[in-house]
Amino acid sequence: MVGSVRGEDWLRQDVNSTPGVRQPEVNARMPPVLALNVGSSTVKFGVFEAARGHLAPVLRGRIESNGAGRRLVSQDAAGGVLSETPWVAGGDDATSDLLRWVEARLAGPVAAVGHRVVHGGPDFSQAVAASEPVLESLEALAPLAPLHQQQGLAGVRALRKACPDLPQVLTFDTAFHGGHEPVADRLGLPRLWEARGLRRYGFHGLSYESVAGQLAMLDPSMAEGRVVAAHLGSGASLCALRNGRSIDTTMGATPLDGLVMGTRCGSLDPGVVLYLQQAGGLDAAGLVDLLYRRSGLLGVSGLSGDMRVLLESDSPAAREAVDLFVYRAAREVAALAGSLEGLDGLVFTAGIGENSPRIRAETCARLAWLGVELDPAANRRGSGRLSPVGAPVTVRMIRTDEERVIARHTSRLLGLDR
Ligand SMILES: Nc1ncnc2c1ncn2[C@@H]1O[C@H](COP(=O)(O)OP(=O)(O)O)[C@@H](O)[C@H]1O
Ligand SMILES: CC(=O)OP(=O)(O)O
Ligand SMILES: [Mg+2]
Repeated sequence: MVGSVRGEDWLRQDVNSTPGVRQPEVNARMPPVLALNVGSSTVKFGVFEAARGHLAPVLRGRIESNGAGRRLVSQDAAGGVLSETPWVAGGDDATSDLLRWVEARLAGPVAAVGHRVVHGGPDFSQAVAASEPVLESLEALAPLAPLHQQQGLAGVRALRKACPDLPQVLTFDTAFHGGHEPVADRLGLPRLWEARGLRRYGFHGLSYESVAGQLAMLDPSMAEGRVVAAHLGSGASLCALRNGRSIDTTMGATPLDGLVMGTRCGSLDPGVVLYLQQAGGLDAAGLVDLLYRRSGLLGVSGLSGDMRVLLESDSPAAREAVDLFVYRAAREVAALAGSLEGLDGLVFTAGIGENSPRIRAETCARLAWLGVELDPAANRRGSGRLSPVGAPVTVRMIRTDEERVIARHTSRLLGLDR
């Protein structure tokens, strides 16, 4: 389904499978599905058993970098930490190593692997089984997502080589935004470029699908209204939801657009790019490096792209980077309230949105004129409704679960959930 999610759909999965996709044999107790979420700063995974329309998590984890190198942290279904181990796998085989690690933990095989693919381009608006033509067409989109596309697809290729019989499904960050009116996605360029697929797509769609589904369960009347969801992580974006559907978003043709991010600049006057090229002497590779890897919080603070480090620092440049992040987030919430023609709700999610009461408070303070208000104690607790009863805009924090959405699309496409 493109662009919308309903509460009951979130808990119950359709048992319909897709014609033409190889259906693994369905046993009484099916081996679980592994969902892989390759992000710009972490690899997250979730293992889910699918049965009779429900998904039950059995294992979760993430590979992340800290000062001492990379480590794999695994968690049980309830979120309790099971293990923390140094992670030294690298290169193309990293995904095969992770699969072997997961299967050793489970003491058994997985039935299928579902992947997050950041860019689906004009051709992929729903989950699809991995195949050579599909991979080739997605690899051609790599210049539109240089921190993500190739990295995610390399894992699919590595597993196809190591385990040729393992079903693999690709799910797309762009798909949830596929129902926009054309005017929301059109760029002000000659139409030739639109015909070549250059338009706004939007990203973090698996996360917004998770948030919209959870919101429909938690607060159906809020979910039916005009809501801005703020995915504030290493990559950051906002999504305007009306009745659970995406109608606009801050990321565009690439995940460089919109908010200021960990290492990405966000929206930039295109004349600046021309200047960097003409007067700064930067070529395409230099621009990618500057705008995707050395800008944003890292570039402005000169210290780090990690919000936790900046919030703990007393450097004035760190404070200025945080101020810029908040200023731009609040400004863009107001812009999306314009797309929605009003604002009934605001939801914070992802690493910063879920864990930083200070960023939530500073962002909401700039939106008081729109009726956004926080209950300070509820904001500190970070659960349930964060706004006072009766406030014009309901504010919530919802933990995103992209891995569950990936597993849901994967098990549905393969008919594993019957
Ligand atoms: N307690 C916290 N306070 C502020 N920022 C936090 C906190 N915990 C995590 N973060 C930030 O969340 C970001 C990572 O978010 P995440 O959604 O996991 O990103 P990604 O999926 O892109 O790897 C980092 O910038 C990190 O500093
Ligand atoms: C699309 C995107 O920016 O993803 P992430 O936040 O995981 O880097
Ligand atoms: Mg992420």
